[in-house]
Amino acid sequence: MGSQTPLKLPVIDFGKPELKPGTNEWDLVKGQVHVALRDYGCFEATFDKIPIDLRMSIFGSLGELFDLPLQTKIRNVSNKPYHGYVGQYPQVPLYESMGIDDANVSEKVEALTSTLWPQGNSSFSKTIHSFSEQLSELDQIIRRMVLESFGLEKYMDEHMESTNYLLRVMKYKGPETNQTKLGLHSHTDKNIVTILYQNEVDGLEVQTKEGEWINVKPSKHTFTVMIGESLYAWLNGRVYAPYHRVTMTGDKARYSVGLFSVPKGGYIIKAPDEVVDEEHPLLFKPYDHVEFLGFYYTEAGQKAESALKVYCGV
Ligand SMILES: O=C(O)CCC(=O)C(=O)O
Ligand SMILES: [Fe+2]
Repeated sequence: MGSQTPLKLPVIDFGKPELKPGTNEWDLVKGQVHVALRDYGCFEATFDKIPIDLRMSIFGSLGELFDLPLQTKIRNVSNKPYHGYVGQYPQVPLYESMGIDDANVSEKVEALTSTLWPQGNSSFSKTIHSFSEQLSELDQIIRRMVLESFGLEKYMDEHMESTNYLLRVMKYKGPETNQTKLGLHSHTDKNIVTILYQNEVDGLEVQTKEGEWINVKPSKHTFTVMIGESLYAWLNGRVYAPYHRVTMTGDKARYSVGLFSVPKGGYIIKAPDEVVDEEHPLLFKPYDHVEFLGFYYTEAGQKAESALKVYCGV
């Protein structure tokens, strides 16, 4: 007791130069992704396609954004819950976030930028857009590997085209105490795949199937990849969507960015026949993600242990 090595997430290297479908490298990494997502629903990824100066300038952009007056930040409204400005919640007083829908599309980022800075801020929009666009490549590599590893190649185009990208940027104020304070309550993500990147202040914790919490300690070279419930449902439970939370101590602010691949409204999530059999009976009836989110943010949805089970569980 006490001498146990702390739990760690698997680390997978996506930086190999020849990481192309059909190569040995690809198949090797694909196998690692499959095991990590089945066992943890989460892993750390090294992906150096995004230049280090772009990765570092993202935090400058986040600082500028969250330093804007509150009246300016709340101009970013969205008709989808959690897609606009979120903050000033008494339950999570350290937390603020801003959603940028279709962050890989430059016109969308520019439109949001001019809402926040009517005089313009091209370094902000360029940084956010290039970061999102380049990181979406990692999302696509991972999803391609996941589909291949379950023998679902014939659904590839449909699957890839069924999502869009939300970039959510986050700031957690330092609580200015040595006690641990909640930054973000424990939850599972509801989307397909989440890719997180953070500054040097740790705080993310991911729960294992056995109920233990792993302290995630990424470096500036690694991204944290996590499965959301949409992929869990589509693959009929063959991958794990882990609970995770953020805790904070000390006085330094934590900045993080999440790129979320999200099923588009109108697309029906239905587990393919290939992943349903006697051993794996169907878990969820076919459903529309955006309609499900409507339920998730009601009182009943928030109270449920698994809102998705209540909404469309078989
Ligand atoms: O800030 C983080 O690292 C995690 C944020 C998160 O879990 C979320 O936005 O869903
Ligand atoms: Fe999350």
